[in-house]
Amino acid sequence: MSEAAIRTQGLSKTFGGRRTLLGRTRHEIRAVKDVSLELRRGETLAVVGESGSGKSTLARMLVGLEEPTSGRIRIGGRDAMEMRREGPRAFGRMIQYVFQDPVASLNPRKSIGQILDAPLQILCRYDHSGRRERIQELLDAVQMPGDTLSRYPHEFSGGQAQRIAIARALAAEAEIMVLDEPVSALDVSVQAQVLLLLRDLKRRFALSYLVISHDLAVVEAISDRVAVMHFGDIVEEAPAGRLFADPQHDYTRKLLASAPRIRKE
Ligand SMILES: Nc1ncnc2c1ncn2[C@@H]1O[C@H](COP(=O)(O)OP(=O)(O)OP(=O)(O)O)[C@@H](O)[C@H]1O
Repeated sequence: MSEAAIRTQGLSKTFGGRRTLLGRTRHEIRAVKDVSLELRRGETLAVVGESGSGKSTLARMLVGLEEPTSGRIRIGGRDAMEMRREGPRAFGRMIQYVFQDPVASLNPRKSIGQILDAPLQILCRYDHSGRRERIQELLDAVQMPGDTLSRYPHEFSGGQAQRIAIARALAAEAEIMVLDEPVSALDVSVQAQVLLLLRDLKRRFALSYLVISHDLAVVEAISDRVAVMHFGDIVEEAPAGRLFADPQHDYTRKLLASAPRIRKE
């Protein structure tokens, strides 16, 4: 398909600004302002910016967890709202979300086998034994041992839990993943392993990633292109190499000057 994986046009989100029941007007926050961006097929686009710049709100709108105030989202060439109206199955097969806090994103009362089985049941493609087999393949893909399926989320470290959350996202067979600070809750040594895994999975399954991060070292390690967000605006967008070597916007320069670096493989 030649269509972009994701394309937004004039996407905005404003919080507050309306009268409460007591007649007070809440302060208006324009979290995302008129953002038009494109995630190309097969690429990793990072959206980077400081805390409060609107990154998560943008990501949450892309995956349908937040309603845009205005603007449009197209996913794989189709209108996202329209797809969501068709139900979670069609939408979940196009785009998946990986949360920042891996342990909190997994239901503590369900075994890993049950957690991974849910998206497979939604797919309606496998019978019971087919799903068991697929769960083993998914665990294998994220380099987790087979006995993981009978265990519970609290039994795993943050890095292992994030691998399981990534396996759950893979289970839906979507080609697009939105990853919101996928390694920021992890130790630095574990961060590198999860980033390598994400890179490997992207190649193996021809995925497209939109990665939200405040961490430029992470962004430099995995992204093909970078969009810099500042107070809800995308102030600069460039291939990663160019952005790090020759930042154009004052805010980007400021961000780069304040960040430690790790090098791309
Ligand atoms: N549900 C909400 N209600 C009101 N304001 C919100 C809501 N969600 C986000 N905001 C505000 O929108 C702005 C952007 O927040 P957002 O979480 O998108 O930024 P961010 O760049 O992801 O920051 P962080 O990395 O700290 O999550 C902030 O001022 C935030 O307080």
